[in-house]
Amino acid sequence: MVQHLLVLLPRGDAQSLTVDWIGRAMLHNQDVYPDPFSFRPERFLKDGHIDKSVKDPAHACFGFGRRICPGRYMAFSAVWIAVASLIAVFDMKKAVDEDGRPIEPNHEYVSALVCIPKPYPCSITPRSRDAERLIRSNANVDIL
Ligand code: HEM
Repeated sequence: MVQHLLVLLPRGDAQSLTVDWIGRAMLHNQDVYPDPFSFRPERFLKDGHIDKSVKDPAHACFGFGRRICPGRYMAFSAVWIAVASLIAVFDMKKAVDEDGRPIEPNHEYVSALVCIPKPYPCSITPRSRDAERLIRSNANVDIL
């Protein structure tokens, strides 16, 4: 189906936009990813390991064929390094209300060129004094 659409389309921006749209539709196919609009990273896990029976989103998120994103390896590495660095030094938890009960994130998104979560309360603190020293030595930020 996708291949047939691509053959019919002229090359250029229109095709590139359509390819992005097809990729988005594929990544929200509820037969492949049930409840596709919910943030459920555990959908990719089974018994604590990657579940290989769940299709890897990389099959569609970078486009296809000769116009496939040439920055995909850099993108993967950059996201990996960013997430690993944050997890290494910060403890990230749900915020708590005045009674100490965890506040569930609302899982609402701003729909724009890139889909990002709407602001929600959370607790992000350095994991240790050493982690705090490392963070302060690398960034000019105030940690409350
Ligand atoms: C998570 C990050 C990224 C995503 C999801 C992404 C996704 C995409 C998609 C869907 C396309 C269209 C492919 C097509 O038309 O079939 C594309 C094209 C492109 N991307 Fe990325 N990309 C990302 C990061 C990057 C980075 C880091 C670079 C460069 C350092 C980059 C450079 C390009 C270029 C130059 C094209 C045009 C390729 C062409 O038309 O021949 N992208 N990207």
